[in-house]
Amino acid sequence: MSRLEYLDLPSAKHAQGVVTLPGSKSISNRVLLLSALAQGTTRIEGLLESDDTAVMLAALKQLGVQLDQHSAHSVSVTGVSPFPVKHAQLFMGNAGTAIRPLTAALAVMGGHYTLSGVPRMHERPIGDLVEGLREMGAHIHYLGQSGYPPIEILESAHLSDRVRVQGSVSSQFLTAVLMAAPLAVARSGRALTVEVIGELISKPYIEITLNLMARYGVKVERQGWQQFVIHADAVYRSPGNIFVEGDASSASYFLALGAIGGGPVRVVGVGAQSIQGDVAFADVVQAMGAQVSREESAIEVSGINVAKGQKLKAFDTDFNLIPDAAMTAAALALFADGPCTLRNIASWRVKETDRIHAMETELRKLGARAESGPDWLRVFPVEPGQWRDAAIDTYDDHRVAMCFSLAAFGQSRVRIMDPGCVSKTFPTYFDVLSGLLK
Ligand SMILES: O=C(O)C1=C[C@@H](OP(=O)(O)O)[C@@H](O)[C@H](O)C1
Ligand SMILES: C=C(OP(=O)(O)O)C(=O)O
Repeated sequence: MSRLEYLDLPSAKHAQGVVTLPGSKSISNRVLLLSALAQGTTRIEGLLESDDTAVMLAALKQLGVQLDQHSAHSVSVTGVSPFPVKHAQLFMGNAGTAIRPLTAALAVMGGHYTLSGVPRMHERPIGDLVEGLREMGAHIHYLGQSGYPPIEILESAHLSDRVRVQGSVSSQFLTAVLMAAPLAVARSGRALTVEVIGELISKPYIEITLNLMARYGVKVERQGWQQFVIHADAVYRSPGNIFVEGDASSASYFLALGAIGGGPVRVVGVGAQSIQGDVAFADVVQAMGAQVSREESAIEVSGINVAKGQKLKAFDTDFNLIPDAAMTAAALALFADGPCTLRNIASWRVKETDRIHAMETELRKLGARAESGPDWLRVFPVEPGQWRDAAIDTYDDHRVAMCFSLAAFGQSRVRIMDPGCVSKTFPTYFDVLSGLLK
């Protein structure tokens, strides 16, 4: 199906309404894999329907896992471990949450598999994970460039009871090893100790992993962020039913719209009880001057109205804990009362695109000044009268497309190129957006 070439943003004066969020990508792909590995059948409700979950579902099906889809957002998964299909070529699109955990699970289970993705996936690092798994005894080869997919997994003989994982490039490598750990102990009969080397980034995603593993019966013993022990009797057991909460990263665009467009904007599906680190984006808009009210599973934001010449407070913030929602903060900087600095975001360079470069380039098109370094970005707000009409390139990055929708509140005409790239995590984003803007 061909994608829309571009979408012209309306000139917005007010943002108001209620949004029911799609399911969390991070939770959806984790519970799909955990359910596939667990004893028993799990009924998953609230599942995200998107490119990233589609590749995980397709891979599990190909691996012989029984999936009964009740609707787009509801599926029953009957676990089987090890997977019955021992040879497969798996296509992982550009989903980090699919390729990394599946690589670890398949390498530990044994079999002969290849995992590949879209061209950008072949530029996204996987070396630290492969290194750790090899040290553990897994056999993995690079089919292209060393350190990157595509990769080939071969049968392994013995697995060790210790593994070290580098945590400074992506937390998904540690997530992958932790999720595969019960399969390793099932094979070796011994507890597995996972040691983190380097400074672990994106820590809240590890909390999601540990929280969900516990829901499937595996409690991990930990020493801070340094060491994790998975006991010899660890086994995944289906929790029966599991509900996927709304996506907190997807919520960030609407919370931001409430902050610049008057509001109130209410997101339903995440709140004070969320297990996702990105709910902390509510604190970011609050610090910038918005009023935030938090309920168990809803957040409401009312703010200034930039269409009336009001401004948000500028920030200088370390965003290492919320790298995805941080992109929304970079877009909010357009409307601040001074330069805004985002620090400790080196991981942006190895995501869907080089996000530091992409944000800097595209924010400039609107009339903003921007500067960057290896792990930081500074954005100067656009002065009144300085807004420029622009066609925003989105680099096949859903978050670039979604966060530039905030420019509907600027003083120029804005075109979003390839808006369909939002299908990675939020296929209906622009329809939902249009329901909020007045
Ligand atoms: O584990 C996860 O679900 C994710 C971890 C983060 O990646 P990094 O750990 O690479 O920062 C995040 O950016 C990604 O969208 C989802
Ligand atoms: C970095 C992201 O995705 P992935 O899970 O592919 O790493 C993202 O969704 O912003």
